[in-house]
Amino acid sequence: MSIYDLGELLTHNKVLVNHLEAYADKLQQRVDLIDSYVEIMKEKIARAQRMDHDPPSSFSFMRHMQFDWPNILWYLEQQPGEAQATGISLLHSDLPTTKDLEETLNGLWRIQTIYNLNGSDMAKGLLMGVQHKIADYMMEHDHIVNLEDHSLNYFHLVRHMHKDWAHVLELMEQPLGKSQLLFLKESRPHYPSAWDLEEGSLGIHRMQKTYQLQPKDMVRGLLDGVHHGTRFSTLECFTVARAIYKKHRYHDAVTWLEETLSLYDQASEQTKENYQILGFDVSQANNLYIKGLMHLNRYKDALKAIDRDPKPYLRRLRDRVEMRMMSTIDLPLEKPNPPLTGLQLCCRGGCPYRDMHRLTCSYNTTAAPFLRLAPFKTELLSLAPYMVLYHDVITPLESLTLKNLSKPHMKRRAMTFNKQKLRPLIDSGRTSNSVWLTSHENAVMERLERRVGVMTNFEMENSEVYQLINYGIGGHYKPHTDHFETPQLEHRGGGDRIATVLFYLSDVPQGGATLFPRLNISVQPRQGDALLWYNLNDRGQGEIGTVHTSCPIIKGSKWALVKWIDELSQPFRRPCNR
Ligand SMILES: O=C(O)CCC(=O)C(=O)O
Ligand SMILES: [Fe+2]
Repeated sequence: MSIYDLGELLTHNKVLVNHLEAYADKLQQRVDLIDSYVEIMKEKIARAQRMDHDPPSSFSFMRHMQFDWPNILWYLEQQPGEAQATGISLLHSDLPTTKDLEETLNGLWRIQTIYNLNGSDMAKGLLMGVQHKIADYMMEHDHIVNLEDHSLNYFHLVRHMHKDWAHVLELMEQPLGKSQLLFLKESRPHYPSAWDLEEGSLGIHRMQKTYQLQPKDMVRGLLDGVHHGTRFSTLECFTVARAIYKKHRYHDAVTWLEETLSLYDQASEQTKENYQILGFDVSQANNLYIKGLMHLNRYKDALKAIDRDPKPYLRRLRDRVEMRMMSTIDLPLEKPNPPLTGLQLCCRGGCPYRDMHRLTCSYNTTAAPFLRLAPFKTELLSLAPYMVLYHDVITPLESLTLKNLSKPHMKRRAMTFNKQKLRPLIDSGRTSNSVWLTSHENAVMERLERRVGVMTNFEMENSEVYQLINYGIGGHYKPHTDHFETPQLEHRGGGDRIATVLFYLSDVPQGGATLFPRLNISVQPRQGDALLWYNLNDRGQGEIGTVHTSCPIIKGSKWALVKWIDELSQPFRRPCNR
């Protein structure tokens, strides 16, 4: 480029300014989007705080942190105006060089000496309009366009295009929000994982099946007759649908997909735009819906769904559907409608409870001297197997202390003993997270250990450690007994588990009962209560009547502390008749 041609410099400069304007526009768009996104988040947080652990909110957060954040992060990492910055740096090699600058400076110096001009007037002229801020620079542009063809103006432009543009470019190349991005990236590992999300989705499905709920009610926040006032969004519905589909439960997946598509249709344009940023394309839902319909032999419905979506890859599915239609009779598969299991009935509160469900209530004042001051409130639930419910045996503060101390150490998934592999393994039948605690862990545990000794009259010496458990969304524990079977016992020093004490560290407002289906006994967790039952009869044999389960949670988070008491330390406390 000729630095002696003012017109050429001006044209070049104009191109640069166009890039800068586009850059400023992109920044503004990004700011607007982030603003609207922050509003949505604030609303979500406020809603969740009002709702206190209702399942749609918990699930919504889990899904949001697992799925949306990577998209948001990706989006934030895209530097706005990256293309424009590249454009400027490409042009940059063509702009006036330091040598050009020196040359015009020498020219000016020659003019000054030849015409004997005043140095300070010239300096003023030279500095005119030299500003680094982008906004000022753009305002100045109009002025530059009208420059007259004289030496000061040549110099003005040469200096400006050589020096200032380099700074502007540097400014544009600075990664935006670097430290915030770093923070987001570092926090990622602590967000819910894909696995957590799948667990949550299947928990929602379990809740649906156990309590016989309809997705159309669930998405409105109506759960087993209780209105929770929160809703599922399109994205949340889709996440649940996809997890169910992966488990080949096509009937249920299709129902959730119908809800997904209907919610999407009702969403505003702004929401749909946000969904795009969050990586959701409604065709993904349509695609899965069509495939789900095909699994159910609902070919006509599949064709209708294909016709609604213009995406070419969905159109291509049409051939497959038509082929199948010709080779199979279009007889939609009926939804299998299995009768409710006893467990489903019981978890729903429809269990035919024994009339004498609560046998007696009493104050135990004698087991230890201090009980005269603070007797145990004891409710006898069953004589054989022996089972009692103690009320208010662990204080809210003790519960809170244990929960807070354990939270950082909770392991994903408590395990169960696998009979084939002969070792403890993760099991979809037990979805709680857990941590082992010893009685020496802290002052609360030491106190509890003494309390359990007094409550049960068992010897606590050498007895098993405690397990603190927490069930999440739809969390459950399948029916099981706590006593062991022979292969397990061979690995155990303390013998079988003679009794179990289950402390409830939190209330569970809906769902989550501990249920003994063979005894028709169901206990709703209430902070402060503890359930004690004997797993072995007085001949030391396992009592099959103690089969128990933890029903899926509907609302709340269930925290409990389990103590299994070993048999071999108890010969003087509970001699067995074997
Ligand atoms: O959480 C419950 O209600 C039961 C827990 C249980 O059965 C166990 O941990 O063995
Ligand atoms: Fe158990």
